[in-house]
Amino acid sequence: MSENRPVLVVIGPPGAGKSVLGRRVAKLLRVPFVDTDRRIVASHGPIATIFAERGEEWFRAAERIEVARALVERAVVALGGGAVLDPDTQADLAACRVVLVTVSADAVGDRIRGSVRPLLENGLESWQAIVDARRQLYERLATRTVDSSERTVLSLAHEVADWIRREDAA
Ligand SMILES: Nc1ncnc2c1ncn2[C@@H]1O[C@H](COP(=O)(O)OP(=O)(O)O)[C@@H](O)[C@H]1O
Ligand SMILES: O=C(O)C1=C[C@@H](OP(=O)(O)O)[C@@H](O)[C@H](O)C1
Ligand SMILES: [Mg+2]
Repeated sequence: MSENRPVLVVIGPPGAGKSVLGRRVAKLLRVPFVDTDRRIVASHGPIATIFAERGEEWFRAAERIEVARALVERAVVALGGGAVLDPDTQADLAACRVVLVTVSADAVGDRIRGSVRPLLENGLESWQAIVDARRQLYERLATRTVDSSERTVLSLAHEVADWIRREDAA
């Protein structure tokens, strides 16, 4: 992996655990961590407000700008679940090491319940529809897949960090 590429990009459905896993892997590898959603919030305010006031299309355009910036940083980068819908992001990810985090509907229920998440207003039903629509895309872009349903963040993070260390030593 070249210097102007991420150490790792984390993709997957909302609530899979991309943000918490990415942060932990970055810590283990002692590299910076970037969460593109956090950068969008820092620049434009809460994501739910952006969706409500400017719409999804505006959000996706702002998201693409932050993703393009992040994908030339030597960091662990966690994307928002829908960032992979952008064709330019799909092309960029072809040159990156990408981990897909999956989660079962059973396990994600508790994680998304009560949180304000655009596109998930109908709870588990809308979550399942999003996952079904994106599954093939996620799988096509992933170098490796981990399932977070019955694993702690720490155990997943060690598995992913060990994989990266092994690859980079080879
Ligand atoms: N492996 C896991 N086990 C249990 N809870 C988890 C796990 N990974 C994430 N969570 C919880 O699920 C919620 C969503 O995690 P987050 O990292 O924000 O997901 P994403 O970025 O994929 O939407 C958080 O409350 C987080 O603490
Ligand atoms: O899947 C999606 O379309 C979205 C996922 C969210 O991020 P997380 O996947 O980190 O929850 C956030 O970017 C936005 O609410 C849209
Ligand atoms: Mg996230």
